[in-house]
Amino acid sequence: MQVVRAEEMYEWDRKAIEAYGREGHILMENAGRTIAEQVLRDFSGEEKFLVLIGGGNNGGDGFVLARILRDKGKSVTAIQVVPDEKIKGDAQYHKEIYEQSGYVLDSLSEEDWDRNTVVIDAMLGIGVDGPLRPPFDELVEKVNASYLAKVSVDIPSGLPADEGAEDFQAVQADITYIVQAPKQSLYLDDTRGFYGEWRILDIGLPPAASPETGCRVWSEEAVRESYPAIPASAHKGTRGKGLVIGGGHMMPGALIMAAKASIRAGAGLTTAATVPAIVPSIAPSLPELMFTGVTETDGVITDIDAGILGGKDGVAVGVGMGRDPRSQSVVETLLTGTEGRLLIDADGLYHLKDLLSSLKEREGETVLTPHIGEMARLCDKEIAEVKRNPFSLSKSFAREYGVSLVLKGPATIITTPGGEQVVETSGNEGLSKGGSGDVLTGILLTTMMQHSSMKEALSNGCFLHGRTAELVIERTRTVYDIVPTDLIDHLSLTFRTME
Ligand SMILES: NC(=O)C1=CN([C@@H]2O[C@H](COP(=O)(O)OP(=O)(O)OC[C@H]3O[C@@H](n4cnc5c(N)ncnc54)[C@H](O)[C@@H]3O)[C@@H](O)[C@H]2O)[C@@H](O)CC1
Ligand SMILES: [K+]
Repeated sequence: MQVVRAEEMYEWDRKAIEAYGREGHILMENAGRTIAEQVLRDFSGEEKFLVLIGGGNNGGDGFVLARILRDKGKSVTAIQVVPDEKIKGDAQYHKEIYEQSGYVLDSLSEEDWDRNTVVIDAMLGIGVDGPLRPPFDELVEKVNASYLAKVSVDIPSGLPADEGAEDFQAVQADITYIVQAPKQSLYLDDTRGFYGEWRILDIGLPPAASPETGCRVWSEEAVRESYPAIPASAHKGTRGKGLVIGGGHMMPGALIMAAKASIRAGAGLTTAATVPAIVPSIAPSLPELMFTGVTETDGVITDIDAGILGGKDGVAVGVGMGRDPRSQSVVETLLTGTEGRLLIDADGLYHLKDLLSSLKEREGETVLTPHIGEMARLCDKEIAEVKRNPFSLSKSFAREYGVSLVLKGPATIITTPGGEQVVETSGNEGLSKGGSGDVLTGILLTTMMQHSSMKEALSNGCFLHGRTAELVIERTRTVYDIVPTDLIDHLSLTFRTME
């Protein structure tokens, strides 16, 4: 499924009408009807609906919805919140059908907020532009202050569809019925909460008319289709020989988690390059792991011998490495001395900041896995700005430096060097703990060695991580007490669903 910006949604709509012979008022009928049917399924009791209808096509959906709810014998108070002259085109067409059906439009009174149980917000859709003008500013406030269940049509009124919005006032919906395709704002930290629960409803826009947005949502189905099966002829040498570099003497845990996750995710052979002092503490609990030395001073990794990189199918650097400036040379050696797939995470990203120009020259495929704070530092932006514009900032960064980027968060955005994007949304708030990123790094090290497409490797790896968190919480833990090592121990829960 594609993630769309408002402009792309309009293009889909326009093409459906102009090239595929779907009349606009038919699309509106389909949208209103599909949403009405879902409303009837979700609110099947004695609800009393207050429908607020705006002046654009979102309001047009509202006229259809109000008519269908009335046809079904529901109690409906329908309010057109703008003057008659604002209602035009397809919305006017459906307003006339509503009225010809013998249904009336009411005037909003204070009692409506007490008498009804559900408010349906069909005031503003993806056409919202700038700060809310009267009467919408006041109505949005009233909706939010009311005790009614709040249902938004397509998007909570006032909320922009696209990333980048700074100041907005919007309905805080309990449920949003999204028309046809998710909009970018569904995946941003500052806007996703306004949608409440949400459902994406197919209103029948022809798929062939859909715009190529270059951004899609990853799904379980995509995972099943693209996760490579293990051939019967497989042996340890064909399942990926990976190297994890990190774990200075103060942070061995990060290295342990990454290495263990890589092993459990199915790597053929995993080697850790770390300071020798921590090896005795790791080795007994991880017998599958091999070790190789590094150059160190006072427990800080100061360099690696490029010889250890030979024959490796993938290298991950940064977990628990520390930010001592003397470690920067490790990242430098990797950027210039390796040609294979290289993943840079955590403290590796910290050191990378001064080495970005060598990144441009690197010939092998490079993956960076920043969280939002690390991304802000990498691209010299404020955290708030990255949060507002994760899609465009990721795209320009990935293109400029020729890297694959995994911008981690509740909705992880994966961007290819060519600018193609995937949104991966599995997981839960239990993942917001130190160590989750290290586990992800280990999983991604394995998936990137086992998939030929880097995009699929990263999307599937993120899924494996997030879906396991969901399944662990269904079975044993809760979002409070789940810890990153639980994910490693339960990867089989997700692998089983893929069989
Ligand atoms: N494929 C599609 O694009 C489809 C879209 N449909 C619906 O149409 C909606 C988009 O319709 P429109 O383009 O008419 O846009 P809207 O319904 O969002 O309304 C735009 C109207 O709101 C007013 N407005 C914009 N910003 C405002 C502000 N800040 N303060 C006060 N008034 C403001 C404008 O004057 C304009 O009249 C979608 O959200 C969806 O609900 C469906 O009917 C069918 C298919
Ligand atoms: K709306």
